[in-house]
Amino acid sequence: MGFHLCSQAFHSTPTPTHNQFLHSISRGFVRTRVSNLRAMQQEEEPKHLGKVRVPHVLTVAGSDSGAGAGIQADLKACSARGVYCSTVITAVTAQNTVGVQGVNVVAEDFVREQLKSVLSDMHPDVVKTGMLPSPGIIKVLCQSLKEFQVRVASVDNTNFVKEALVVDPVMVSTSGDVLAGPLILASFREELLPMADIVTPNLREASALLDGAPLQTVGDMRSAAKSIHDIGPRNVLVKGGDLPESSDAVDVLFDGKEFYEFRSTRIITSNTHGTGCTLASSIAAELARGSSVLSAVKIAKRYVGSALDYSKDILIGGGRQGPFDHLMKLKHNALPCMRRPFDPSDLLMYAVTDSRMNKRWGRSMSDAVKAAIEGGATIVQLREKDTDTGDFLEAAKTCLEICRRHNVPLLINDRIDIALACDADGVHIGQSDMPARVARTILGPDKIIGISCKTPQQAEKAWIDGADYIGCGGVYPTNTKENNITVGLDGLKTVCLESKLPVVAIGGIGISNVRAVMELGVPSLKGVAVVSALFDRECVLTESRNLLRAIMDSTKAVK
Ligand SMILES: Nc1ncnc2c1ncn2[C@@H]1O[C@H](COP(=O)(O)OP(=O)(O)O)[C@@H](O)[C@H]1O
Ligand SMILES: Cc1ncc(COP(=O)(O)O)c(N)n1
Repeated sequence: MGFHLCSQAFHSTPTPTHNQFLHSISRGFVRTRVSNLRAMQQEEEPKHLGKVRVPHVLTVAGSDSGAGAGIQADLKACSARGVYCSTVITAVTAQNTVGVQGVNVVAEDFVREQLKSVLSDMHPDVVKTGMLPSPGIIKVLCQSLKEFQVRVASVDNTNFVKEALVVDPVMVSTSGDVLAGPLILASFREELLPMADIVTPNLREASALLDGAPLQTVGDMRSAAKSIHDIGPRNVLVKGGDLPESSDAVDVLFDGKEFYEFRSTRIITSNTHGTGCTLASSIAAELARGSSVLSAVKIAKRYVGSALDYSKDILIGGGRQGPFDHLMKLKHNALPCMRRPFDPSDLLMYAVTDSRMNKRWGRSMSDAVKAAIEGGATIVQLREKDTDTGDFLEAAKTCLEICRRHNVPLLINDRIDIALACDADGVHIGQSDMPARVARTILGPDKIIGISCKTPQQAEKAWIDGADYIGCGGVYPTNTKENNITVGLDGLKTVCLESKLPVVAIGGIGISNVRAVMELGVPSLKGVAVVSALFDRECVLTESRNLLRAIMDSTKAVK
């Protein structure tokens, strides 16, 4: 109630100067003339000094309680694209992955009030519309856009790009439930579409706008785009997500002169609820960042395609249309809940590959890894110093499948690119490789990072930089690493006593000396890493079984 009373106190429509100023410092709108920019900087209000304006989309749409579509999809898509999103809610739907159970339309006056709150204060760069459930709400929207001069500035007379209006003419949900009935069609045609910079109907909506014309082919989509363009929007994007028998997901854009076909591989998934809302809001986000319509559509389509791809296997809800993951990052970061976290006891028997040794014994990297794991290796590191990148990646993918089957983490030595490309569990890096702090930034919070350390100082730094474990050595001399200074058992013990991170000992360790290492009995020492003792032998399986037994015996002896 208090909110209603306050609404009278809002300031009046902003002056063009204020609007222009805001646009001038918007990172998205770099098309401003430099001379204009300077003139306006002189008029700058002190409170805006040093502030960066964030590109901003206002979405006017319905709430989806299942959060796959509607306002929730718009918020997630804009956030994923780095754009601020304000929200005016036109309807509250009770909705899930099965369908729409109820729709509660927000009173027109309250839609007007929400619009006033946002438009009088926040000056969005782009307005995007979704579910507009009644002709009355469309009228309120069009009136508010005019009242707050959302579309008054023009490129020609001020050199500012005008605010864009993106209209997603939502009518029926993916589940087939009606969200806005045919009564709104006249308002769309007569009021909203003529104001739109781009309208994004799916096949059914395009057909409804054209009095039921059937749309079966890309050719039909082109004709529909042209006919809808005649209604008044500057650009029409007919979406072909539902095009029958098409192995590609094809969308057709018509800008009044040219047709553009956007094709992407159709992702086989049932998690497509909200694709239309997401496409429109990410087009809006790109426009707010300063893209042209053509590149906004291109980027938005790419974004929807990748998000669908990353989400094809997620399971949310029991219905036929699941939501997808807007905030998909890297595949592995998107699903951290699917991986068990790193456990220091994984370091117990740590197998490190060496391509030269495996070649010598005539076996592939993956065969060697499989045998090591079957014999008891608890973690694997691929250390391939002289393998071509393409071959390394392919071998790493195969090894990863084996490791996943056995629930054994797979790390890549040094090559963060390979670790990311194959979605390995992490990396092991040396003191002269990529700094651990940078590696952590690239790999995100969930990946395992191990660092080679010889001194307590290096161990301390590894801890500060965000590593998960350290590898300490060489404990004994070895020919797998040239010019490697050995630290001996004493050096190992010193580092272990100081290290805040779990330690794995490395360097010349095998069946003959593993007991001496493990019997140091320092709590942070969790295991031994072995190269030649496993891989420079005829039978990796036997060696790894024997070594595990020796490690277990020595840990028992320590207890
Ligand atoms: N299975 C899919 N694989 C890849 N892209 C898809 C898939 N389904 C839809 N799209 C794309 O998602 C966007 C939304 O299209 P569509 O699903 O037809 O909209 P709506 O959700 O409004 O029905 C379009 O760019 C379309 O090409
Ligand atoms: C509130 C709201 N707005 C839009 C859609 C359309 O999305 P979809 O076509 O993916 O069901 C929806 N289902 N709910």
